[in-house]
Amino acid sequence: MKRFIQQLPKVELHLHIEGSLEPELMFELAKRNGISLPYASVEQLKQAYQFDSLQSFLDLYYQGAQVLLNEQDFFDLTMAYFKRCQANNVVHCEIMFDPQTHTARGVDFATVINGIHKAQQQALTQFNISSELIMCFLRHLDEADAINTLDQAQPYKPLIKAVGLDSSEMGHPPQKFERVFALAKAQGYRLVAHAGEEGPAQNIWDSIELLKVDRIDHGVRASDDERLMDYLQSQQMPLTVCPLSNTKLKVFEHMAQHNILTMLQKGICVTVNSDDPAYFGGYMNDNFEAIADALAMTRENLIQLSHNAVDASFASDERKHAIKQMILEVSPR
Ligand SMILES: Nc1ncnc2[nH]cnc12
Ligand SMILES: [Zn+2]
Repeated sequence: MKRFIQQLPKVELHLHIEGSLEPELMFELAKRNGISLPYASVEQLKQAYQFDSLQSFLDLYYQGAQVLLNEQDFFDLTMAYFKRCQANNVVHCEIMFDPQTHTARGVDFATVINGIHKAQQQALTQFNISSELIMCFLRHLDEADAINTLDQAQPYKPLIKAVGLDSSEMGHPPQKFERVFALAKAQGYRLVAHAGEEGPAQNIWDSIELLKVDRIDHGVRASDDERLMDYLQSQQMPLTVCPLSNTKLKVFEHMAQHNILTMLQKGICVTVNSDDPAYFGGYMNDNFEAIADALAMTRENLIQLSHNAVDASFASDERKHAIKQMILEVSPR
């Protein structure tokens, strides 16, 4: 199965670029930028990666992102992720970034997006990996801050496909961002939001009905609400599920308890993603392997997951068609 997973062409739709910052690169960038980290070594840092909730992870994630200062840093970070994509046979990805994490520290919006964009261009020519960018608003900050971020993005609109909503779900429901999502939609952005990761199924309903999202990020708590499960299936509303993230953050205690296969078998458009691979112990192939093993998935299940990700992606119809062909080549049906 490991070999089959490696060969299967994959599409990643839920990846925070700041969450792909490996400890080794974090130390290298800290040194380059004269920033001191509160850890003596890479090993000590890795030992700190033990989480009991989303918030316990987010605290370290925002701390780690502080080593990113210059355009070259964002380029190097993004290029390192694309190299992982190539090694994992990920042929298309949709990368989330959190501008507020950087602009709040005095790093220009332009520095962030230019570094990421240059890496996207290089990945396309060098590796034939296509990609889109999703700008996320931090939900623990207020609406005005999100609207200000949307304004700052205006000159870079052609480089950004969608806006999203991430950070602490508890206490920061979708309603808080109804107006900024309406503004973004009017400007032509596609919309996604984290919902039903730690928070209740109602957050999924509210993201769909109030924010009018095209996809739900995570969404695993949907299984608490049968009517919602039926709705997701009938509308083919995609869920970007992140298995290793869910077990690391104790959304599920063990992978054998994960509900992705149950949702797949119900005909819901679930997809597999790595979320923050540097923190959660694996990239795309690791996530596929973890669920394939724990849930005894078939090759057909895995192929369906890859097809779902193509369908749910914001790639052009032409690109979607090309990727579907690649999947058929390794898995004739
Ligand atoms: N899994 C996650 N949930 C919410 N916000 C995040 N930011 C980065 N990873 C996240
Ligand atoms: Zn996420």
